[in-house]
Amino acid sequence: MAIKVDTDQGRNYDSILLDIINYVYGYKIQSPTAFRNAKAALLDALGCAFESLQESKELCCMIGPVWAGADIAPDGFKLPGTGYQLDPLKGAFDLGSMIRYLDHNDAFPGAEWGHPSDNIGAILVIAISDMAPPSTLETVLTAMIKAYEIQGCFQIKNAFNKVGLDHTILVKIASTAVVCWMLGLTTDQALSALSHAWMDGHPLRVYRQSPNAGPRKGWAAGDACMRAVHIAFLAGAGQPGAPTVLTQPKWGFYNSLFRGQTFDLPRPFGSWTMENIIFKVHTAEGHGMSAVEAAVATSNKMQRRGIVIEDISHVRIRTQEAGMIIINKPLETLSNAADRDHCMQYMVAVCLIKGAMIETADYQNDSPWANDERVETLRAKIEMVEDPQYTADYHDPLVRSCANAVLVTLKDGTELPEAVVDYPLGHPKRNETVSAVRGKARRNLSLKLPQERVGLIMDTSEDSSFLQMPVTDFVDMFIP
Ligand SMILES: C[C@H](C(=O)O)[C@@](O)(CC(=O)O)C(=O)O
Repeated sequence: MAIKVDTDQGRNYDSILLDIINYVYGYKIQSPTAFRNAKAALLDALGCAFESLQESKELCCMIGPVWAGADIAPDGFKLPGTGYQLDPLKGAFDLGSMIRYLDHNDAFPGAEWGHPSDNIGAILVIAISDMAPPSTLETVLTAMIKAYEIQGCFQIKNAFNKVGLDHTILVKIASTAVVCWMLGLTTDQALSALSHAWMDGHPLRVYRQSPNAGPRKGWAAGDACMRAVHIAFLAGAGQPGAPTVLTQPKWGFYNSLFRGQTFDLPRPFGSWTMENIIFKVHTAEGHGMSAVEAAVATSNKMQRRGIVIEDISHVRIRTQEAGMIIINKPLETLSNAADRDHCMQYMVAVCLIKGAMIETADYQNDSPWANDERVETLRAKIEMVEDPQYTADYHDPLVRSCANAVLVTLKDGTELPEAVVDYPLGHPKRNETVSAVRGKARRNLSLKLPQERVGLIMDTSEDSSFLQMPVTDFVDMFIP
């Protein structure tokens, strides 16, 4: 790939910014697997958005125009699942938040964790805005594959969590780059926009961790999408950038926010992330997905043997390091849905008692499980331990498992057979994944659309002409 920046000034940018823009503007995606997954990811994300509208009153209070009377922005973004027509910034915030709100959209592991489909909030809004040339779904899927790739490649080795920053920083970076390309900005303008994205402050991860876990973790992605779109517009309007935004020795990102470390990007950008994306078929934090499967298997075994929950004295979960950092909360008070969906003990306790998979509604404040004494009692008996082999396998590029093992010990000392799941449903190594994700999308879209329309959407997505379809026609199908 040759560097295609327009001016000498452009060539002076930090090399990582040049690599990103060079990739976004110059690389042709040719992987059929990436396109197949991108299609599934788009339907999955829009399904997640509908599910959030249906399940979360909290979210619905944030959606729509910023002030009453601005419900219909002429030619504005038609927000899927609603009757709103919004300006692009609020449209990006709302769609990004809807996709992400219930923690049910696709995820990607690494030294940093994140949800690449968060980027769709920015991509779809720009694809149908009249500021960009008319787009087909090929443009949307290409932008998605590239945004996923930028985010995923950064996640492999760069732990923003270790410096307290939230991983939605990568949504802002990736979305800014692809939105500039979609808008037809010059590469100089795109470099400027990208440098603004890096110097943009960046939210703290504090809202994902106890005791502050809360709904902001659901709208942080929307916020990143909105910032990306805004920054791209500003650069398009002529704002100059900061070429050494990362490396300037005193004031640059590395020194100011990354403890002096530089980024490590072990792979060239291609389409690897989309090819290996992990979908969330069930609603569970990514590092607990295999644990809920193991818990349901254990519970079913207990039922067959006539063992009841009160017989349990102890549960041990072997997990990976990321699981220990993100979702180990044995005793803390869980005060909201976001807090519960980031608690391994809650997820596993509900599955063990229920004998079935935990669902989105089970995390909400008004769920019976949220106030069930049995859940609290069992939660206190669940211990998590890191298995170093699970951690190593999680990071090993050839293994990439996301394993958990659940071991129940009864009060009489009996140990039940340990249930081990290495790859949760939704992982690329599970053959059922893509069809399970399409099934999930069909169910979620049915929450807001009539069956015939859902059928039409699913059939259209299988059609050989799908990539040539105008995005406006596609988005119109999602308006109730
Ligand atoms: C990627 C994670 C998930 O599966 O939900 C994560 O839990 C990671 C994190 O807390 O940083 C998330 O909420 O984004």
